[in-house]
Order: sequence, then structure tokens, then C-alpha cells
Amino acid sequence: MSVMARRDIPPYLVHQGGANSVVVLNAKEIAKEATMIERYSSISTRKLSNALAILTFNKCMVATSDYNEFHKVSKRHLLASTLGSSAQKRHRVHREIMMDRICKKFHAHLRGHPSEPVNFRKIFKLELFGLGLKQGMGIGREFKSIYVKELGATLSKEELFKILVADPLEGAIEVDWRDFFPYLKWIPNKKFEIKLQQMFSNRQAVMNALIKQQRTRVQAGEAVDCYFDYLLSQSTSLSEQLLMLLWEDLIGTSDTTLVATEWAMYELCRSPDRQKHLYSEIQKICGHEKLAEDKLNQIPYLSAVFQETLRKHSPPTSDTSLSIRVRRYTSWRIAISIYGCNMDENMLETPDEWKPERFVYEDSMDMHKTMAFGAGKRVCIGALQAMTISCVAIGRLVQEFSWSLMDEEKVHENVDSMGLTSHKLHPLLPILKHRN
Ligand code: HEM
Repeated sequence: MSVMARRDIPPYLVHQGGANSVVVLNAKEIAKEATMIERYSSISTRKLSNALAILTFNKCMVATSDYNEFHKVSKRHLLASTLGSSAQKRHRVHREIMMDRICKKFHAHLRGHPSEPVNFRKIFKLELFGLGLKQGMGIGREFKSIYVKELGATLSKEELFKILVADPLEGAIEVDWRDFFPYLKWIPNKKFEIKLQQMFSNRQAVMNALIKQQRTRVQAGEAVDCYFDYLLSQSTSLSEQLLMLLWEDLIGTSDTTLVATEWAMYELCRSPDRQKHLYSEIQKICGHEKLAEDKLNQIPYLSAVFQETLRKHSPPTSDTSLSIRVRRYTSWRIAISIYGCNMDENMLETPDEWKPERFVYEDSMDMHKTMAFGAGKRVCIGALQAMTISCVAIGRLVQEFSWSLMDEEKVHENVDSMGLTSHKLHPLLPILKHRN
């Protein structure tokens, strides 16, 4: 069976136990498979169609794919040094510093401009990027700028963000019109090529400058618990791919978590009752203490806010970027079973509404409920970090401030960007007030 999502038909998702986990089918294929499943299992047609209906509104990534030795080794190293659960425990202090800095910046804004909206994205993105630099390359928070010889310029953190994160994300969706007309491939498209080449060489120049700086630090005997130092210590064949490995981690840290958190705060602004409820749930557990990571599993409503945000605004799959959704296919016949058959009826209601209540159940940390992180061999390895950062951020920001939108903001509704990830088209500009 070779199955792929078709551009004109919304993809449905079926979950399969076993090694390669997920397949995307179109409606006709679903119907065929559903008959087969019903015949061989005890699942009733009603439950089956419920499950399929759930999957239509869960925007999902799909994954059955190739998986070679390089992939396995690089993933193992990233988990061991940065994204796995013990590495995440070691890096907790950096996340706490980041969160304190973010809150401080919002407080500073309120002191200076109490009645003006604050640009959430501007503050959050640079702090996340700072965390990526710290965990990935051991670059401290005090870092302000770096001289890049090839570009003949000293670049600020904001300029680095543009070259290393914003431009490549934009470049990834640049379209070469010749791809649609292969027989016209011979016509030069210089503008397109120069733009991408420039983007590529800027990124190489900046990454090389950062790597050079960090090598000097390591040679001076100053070791840091970070991915860079770890890769050097492993002396594996991966050192040749140092630049790309470090860059991928940096871009992973800097983008999707921002997208998810911004959408969550936007939805909370639009839903004052739910914001109030979340605040009271947090206060019940934390009292006068700041919300910390070890309290997360005691506040199911907070992870429900996160899960429901991923369901409605899955960062890697925007409404407008359907055509560039990551696709996978299976090259052999597989047995399938339905994911989510035992979900509550409540899950099926009003799919366009943002309702965290859907996800308040006994195992609210179950990341497979939305499939937003994929599944199987190619499952997202940053899920733990993304969820921890996003949940703590949402919690702390609601604990310390009340959030609302200006009237103009309300008209910006749920539109997402044309980008690779589903950023809010317009940055969130909320009005904040201190809580007591
Ligand atoms: C809310 C935040 C995030 C979401 C929704 C998300 C989602 C996903 C999805 C759906 C995939 C699988 C794509 C595929 O089928 O190939 C994926 C892969 C991946 N993600 Fe994430 N991600 C998030 C955050 C992060 C973070 C913070 C990092 C790392 C710093 C990260 C690193 C990765 C990596 C390295 C892979 C590739 C895994 C592989 O191919 O084996 N992600 N992510």
C-alpha cells in the first residue's frame, strides 16, 4: 500500500501499533480500511467513525520514513546532551533563568507603558533563542554581539536570530516557479538562486564564527554542559556535521515553542473565563510561590490548555501551508488499528472552538492525544522541552498578569502565516495588568 495525503482531500490519520507508526489516508482509502478493521476487530462502526472524525479536526503530522544510521546516532547524541529527560533536568536552571527574564521584561514594560500593548513575540523569541545558544553551544546570557569576519560586521543577538532562524524558515518555503514547469528548467532564475545562496552563506558565516568562538573557550579549558562540548567530546564522525547539527538544534528550540505559546496566550486573551479558571487552578497549587516545573503534573488544566492549543494550531501544520505539510508513505502493506477510539464524545464537538476542557482527563500529559509531535521512529525529540517551556510560560504569565486584547486585536482572529510553521499572522499585542 502506498498512501499519501492528497492536496485536495483533507488527510485523515490512522495509527498503527509497531515500529512505523502513522499513515495518512484519503477519504476513500479510509473507507476501505475502516471496513477491514470492522471485520477483524470488535470496534463498532459508530466508534470507528467517531475516531475518524476526531482525526479530521486534529491537524496531524505523519511519519513513516527512512531511518538510517546517521539519523539514529545524531538523535541519540541530541537526546543524551540536550533533549532527553536527564539532560532536561540538568538544563532546568537555564529554563528557569529564561522564564524569570521573560517575566521581568513584561513587568518592565508595564512600569514604563502601563496602558500600551506589549509585543509578546519580540520578547519571547529572543529569550528562547538565548536558551538555544546556551544549551546548544554554551553561549551565556551575557552574550550581546559577535564579529563575523566574512560579513565584515558585528551582529547583535537580534541580527543572529534573523540570519539563523527567521531567514532560513522563510527560505524553506521559497518557490522556484521552474519546479512547476520542468521542461523550462533551462531558463535561469538568478534572483531566486542568489537569494538562497546569500541566505546559505550568511548562515554558514555566522555559525562558523560562533563555533570558532566556542572552540577557543574549550581550548582554554572552560567546559560547559552543552551540545557543542558533548559532540567534541564524543570524537565521532558527527564532528564533520557539527555546523548543521548545532544549527538544527538552535532552530528547533527557537521556533515551534514560540508558535505554540503565542497561540495559547492569544486564546486565553479571547477567553477570559478560561483564563480566570486557569489562574485559580494555578493558585490552588502554588499559592504565593512562583509556578515551577515540578508542579506541572498537579495542574491538569494547564496541560489541557497546551494540548488544545496544539490541536487547534499545530505549529508544523498551518492551514495555509497545507501544500507543504511533511509527507510520508509506506512502501509495504501494514496492519492498522484506529487511534483514539475510546475518546469521549466531547472530543468531537465544535472542532473549530478552542476548548481545553476536551483534554482534562486522567492522563493529561499524554502527548499522543493530538499527535502534534508525530509518532514512531521519527517522533519529535523536542516534545518534552517544548511542553515544559510552554506550560511553565503560560502558567507563569497567567499567574503574574491578567491578559486581554485591544479591540483592534480582536479582529485579527485566528489567521496564521504562510510560513513553514503556523505563526500567528499578526504578532500578539496584549494589554497586561499586574495581578495582586
Ligand atoms: C510545540 C513544539 C513542537 C512541535 C509541535 C513539534 C512537532 C514535531 C513533529 C510533528 C515532528 C515529526 C516530523 C516528521 O514526521 O518528520 C518533529 C520532529 C522533530 N522535532 Fe519537533 N516539535 C516541537 C518542538 C521541538 C523542539 C523544541 C525541538 C528541539 C529543540 C524539536 C526537535 C525535533 C527534531 C530534531 C525532530 C526530528 C526527529 C526525527 O526526524 O527523528 N522539536 N517535531
